[in-house]
Amino acid sequence: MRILKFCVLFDKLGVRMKIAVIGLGYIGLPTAIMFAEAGYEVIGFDVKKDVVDRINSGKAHIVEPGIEEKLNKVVKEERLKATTKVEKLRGANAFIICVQTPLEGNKPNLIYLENAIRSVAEVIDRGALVIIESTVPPGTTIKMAKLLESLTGFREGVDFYMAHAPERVMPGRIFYELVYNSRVIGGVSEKATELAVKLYKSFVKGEIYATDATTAEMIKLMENTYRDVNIALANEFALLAHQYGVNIFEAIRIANTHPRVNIHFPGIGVGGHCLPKDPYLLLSNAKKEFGLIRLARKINESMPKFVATLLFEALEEGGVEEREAVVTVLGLAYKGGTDDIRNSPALTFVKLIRDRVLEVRTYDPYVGGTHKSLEDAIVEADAVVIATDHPEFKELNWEEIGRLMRHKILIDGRGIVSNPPKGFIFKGVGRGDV
Ligand SMILES: NC(=O)C1=CN([C@@H]2O[C@H](COP(=O)(O)OP(=O)(O)OC[C@H]3O[C@@H](n4cnc5c(N)ncnc54)[C@H](O)[C@@H]3O)[C@@H](O)[C@H]2O)C=CC1
Ligand SMILES: CC(=O)N[C@@H]1[C@@H](OP(=O)(O)OP(=O)(O)OC[C@H]2O[C@@H](n3ccc(=O)[nH]c3=O)[C@H](O)[C@@H]2O)O[C@H](C(=O)O)[C@@H](O)[C@@H]1O
Repeated sequence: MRILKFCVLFDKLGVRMKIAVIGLGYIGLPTAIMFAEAGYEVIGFDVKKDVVDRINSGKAHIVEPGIEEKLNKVVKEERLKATTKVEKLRGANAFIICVQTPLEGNKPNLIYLENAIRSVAEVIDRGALVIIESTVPPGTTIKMAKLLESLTGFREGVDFYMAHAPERVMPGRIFYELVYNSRVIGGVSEKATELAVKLYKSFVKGEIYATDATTAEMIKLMENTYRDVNIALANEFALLAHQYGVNIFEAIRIANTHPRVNIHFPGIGVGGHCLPKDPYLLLSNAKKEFGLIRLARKINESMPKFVATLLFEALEEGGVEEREAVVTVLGLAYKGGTDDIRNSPALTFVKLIRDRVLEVRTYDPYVGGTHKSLEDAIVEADAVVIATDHPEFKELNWEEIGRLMRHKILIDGRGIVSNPPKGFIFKGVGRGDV
């Protein structure tokens, strides 16, 4: 009878459980901190030396409220250490994999995940639990279990246990949601499910729903695909609002008072590491073409172009020659309150206009490499385009800003200017009423 080396916090010999977190990015680092705060000995592993060095000096390389002091504390108390050396993971009771799973074209690139599994294979002991938190196409966890079996000669459900525990956290609220979100957890074997549920129960206060690995993968992708399709519907409503002369934000606000209606909001596009990718992960092994999911992606991917059309219409109305226009883009991040620019529609928008105007300036208080101040980015500009709903852009004094500008054109790509400022040519996504 194998003694399961696995229980919560301490093993049978009363030795503190060791958790290895592989991939210390937006998900892995907060997850490593959470396990350390829950009392485990945590070793974080990343291939980027600069990331590891920063973490070991108690400095976070990502923007997330509360992360600095939390990280500093667990590093100082030696409950979390980061490394680039796989060997340091040896002896871990559980491996939590949080590496990126990007698309190449519209196909999943799982090389980072496969490399992570190969690292685990080098150091895994019998009885250990392997959790894939990364978002993956249905069937991937089973495939990774087979890969680990082939690399080690072990068998899943006997010598090691593998489960999928997808993340549902919202950047900006990660530490709260890691604890209070309900979660789905699915094992390749039933024993894996049981062990993974026990591990997460040591710090998750939300409901934990147990299922099998492939169902858990599907659930995660369905959640984000639902959101992407819903946003595409809102974007289509916005395009209709321009034809009917309606303020779509007012219309959606009131439509959502219906007890069973939850229309999302239109904008310059859908960015981030997940929504632009997850619908394609869901379809990646699909045998049949799925029209609705792909069409929703196309609608969302077309929104930066629509905002560019609004800009050029406004320049024409203002008598500004495109080639002489100075345009200031406010926001590069994919959404408000974060520094993450992955798949940001703001970047797509900048690419669409930069060869047609004289100069494109960018200002984003969260993202480096942009103008150092709002004023500096706006002085003598002809048009301002809001591309990210950062809280800092919600209370701007447009009268003052207008005084710095050469022409007063404002394009709202994120529906954050409810009353068009006096003296401006104003256009916004979904603002068919102006
Ligand atoms: N960022 C988010 O808010 C959420 C992300 N997810 C999913 O979580 C996964 C991770 O996403 P992020 O944390 O945003 O990615 P990220 O790119 O911020 O972090 C991934 C980290 O893994 C490291 N890495 C890559 N290959 C490695 C290897 N073989 N060994 C060790 N380290 C390796 C990279 O250097 C990087 O630091 C993705 O599958 C994503 O879809 C799910 C929910 C929320
Ligand atoms: C179902 C769901 O809410 N998934 C969340 C989502 O978070 P994510 O960081 O991608 O942010 P998001 O709020 O969905 O926004 C994605 C993009 O969509 C845009 N967006 C969002 C909501 C909306 O009504 N209209 C809109 O245009 C945002 O501006 C952004 O560019 O994806 C995360 C993920 O999987 O990474 C997931 O953990 C989060 O819970």
